[in-house]
Amino acid sequence: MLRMHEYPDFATLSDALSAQWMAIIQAKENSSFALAGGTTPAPVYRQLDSLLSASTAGGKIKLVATDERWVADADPQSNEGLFRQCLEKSNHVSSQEAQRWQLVSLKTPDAMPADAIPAVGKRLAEQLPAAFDAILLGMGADGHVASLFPGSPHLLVNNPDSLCVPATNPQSGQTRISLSLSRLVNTERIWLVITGREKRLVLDNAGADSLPISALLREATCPVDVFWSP
Ligand SMILES: O=C(O)[C@H](O)[C@@H](O)[C@H](O)[C@H](O)COP(=O)(O)O
Repeated sequence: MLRMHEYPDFATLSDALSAQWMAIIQAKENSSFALAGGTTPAPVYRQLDSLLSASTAGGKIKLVATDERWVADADPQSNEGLFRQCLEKSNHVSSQEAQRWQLVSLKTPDAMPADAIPAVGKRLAEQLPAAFDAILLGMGADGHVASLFPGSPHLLVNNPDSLCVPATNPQSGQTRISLSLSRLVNTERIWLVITGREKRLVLDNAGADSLPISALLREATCPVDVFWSP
């Protein structure tokens, strides 16, 4: 079930989504989320950081990237580096055990993500609950979600045994690791955060297409809430 939520601007979108997100965190002892990287969602992460910093409610939060570029943590391209930066205030406590959230990393020292799949798969299975409370996804104008890009149909098969997959950005050749389609749809909620008319058109046509976003909408068994602003 796809529910469209339209906002006049991104600030209003971020207000609505971060409030929904905070309510889930406050209502649960433990919660878990998968977060997209890219340029769109950062203001939502910063707004959640402010809300978390001003509240003691809610227990431990587990976070994982929906996908990660295979770069050093300090690289500006790193999604995990983006999360640490955006969510810094709310996790800035004196002792490790008191930290509000734990980032389950998709990275390893391996030279290539393909070599990391067994270890990261084991880590995801051991450190995350079977289903997320929510995943926050962006979408490329080519219809990719996470690092499931068009042109890789093998990644659009719902294989429950696969938790993470190696991927390559076809435009840049950048190597990546991504949660698999089956891991992404194992969630209570899907929040798709997109802006602009071009991406809206891609989404509106997704049902008749065979894009990664089409596969996600096909395989989703939970509500898909689209947060859109011009
Ligand atoms: O690592 C990433 O880049 C994201 O996980 C990716 O899937 C992103 O959500 C889309 O590419 C949209 O990116 P923008 O929000 O920058 O348009």
